[in-house]
Amino acid sequence: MSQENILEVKNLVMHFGGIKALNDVTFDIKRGSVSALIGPNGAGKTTVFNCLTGFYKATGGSIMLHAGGKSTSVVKVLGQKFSAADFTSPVRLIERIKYKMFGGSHLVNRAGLARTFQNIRLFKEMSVVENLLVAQHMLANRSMVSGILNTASFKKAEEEALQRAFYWLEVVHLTEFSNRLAGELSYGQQRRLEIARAMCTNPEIICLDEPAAGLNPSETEALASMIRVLRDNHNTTVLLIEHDMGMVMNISDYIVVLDHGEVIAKGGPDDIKTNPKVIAAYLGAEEGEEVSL
Ligand SMILES: Nc1ncnc2c1ncn2[C@@H]1O[C@H](COP(=O)(O)OP(=O)(O)OP(=O)(O)O)[C@@H](O)[C@H]1O
Repeated sequence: MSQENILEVKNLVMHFGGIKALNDVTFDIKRGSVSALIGPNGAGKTTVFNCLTGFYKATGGSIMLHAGGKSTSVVKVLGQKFSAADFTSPVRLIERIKYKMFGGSHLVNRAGLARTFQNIRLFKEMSVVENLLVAQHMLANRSMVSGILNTASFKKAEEEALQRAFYWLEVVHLTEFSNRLAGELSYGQQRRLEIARAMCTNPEIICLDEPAAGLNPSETEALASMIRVLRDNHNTTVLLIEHDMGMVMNISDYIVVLDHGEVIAKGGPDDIKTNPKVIAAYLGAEEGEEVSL
């Protein structure tokens, strides 16, 4: 797809009762970039991620994902409320009912966007490779009937899922741990497994929520290299939330800064580092804390 932006977020608003978590958030993410969403604690970063990935239905605004050769409205596939205009067009009404009944974050994933979470969410009692196979159940042909009959297409889908799992295990350097329980891996290895699991769903963009949290400096450096590999060798756009400013400035092509639910700056690392609004937001966030951008 030739469209320059893989993601276009316009006037995004998210309210939780009286809390205005996001107010008029607008930004674009370029295809093939590593981009970061930063800001002090409570700025609204995870809320943006939850809206992008379909875990929250935004209160207002639009999110367009241009992947897999088509454009997907994330807000629409989650199932919007009915409006008067729906009843003027049968096609529109049927589509609205379809998304109301069968819509959800799985459709955002199918449209080409995958994510990891701030708190690791692996199946810790399952093996490493099983975690990757479970992630692919939406892609593979695994209907009950084809499974019982063990059809050729079912076997082929199983084989492909296994090949894909081992392919990504190699990329994240976990092949030798494939039969270990996920819960037995070190924290850094579990974070890498989460990335492999997300990549097994063949996304064009992956959203990483604080991937370096809890990692030591050498693990953080290895993670940064892996993120570059995703961008450079696998044509994957990466959008991350990260508090490790060294890593953010080191790997990002583009940075969006949020504060109190609003975008206060956008640009390359050099612009962001010296932006007075950004420095003030970080200094104001933790009084007395040293800030180095
Ligand atoms: N499910 C929710 N219900 C109510 N309020 C919420 C919910 N999720 C987020 N908020 C509020 O929205 C605001 C933004 O929170 P969010 O977690 O998005 O910030 P953040 O930038 O990701 O913070 P951190 O860096 O600490 O993870 C906060 O005031 C938070 O309390």
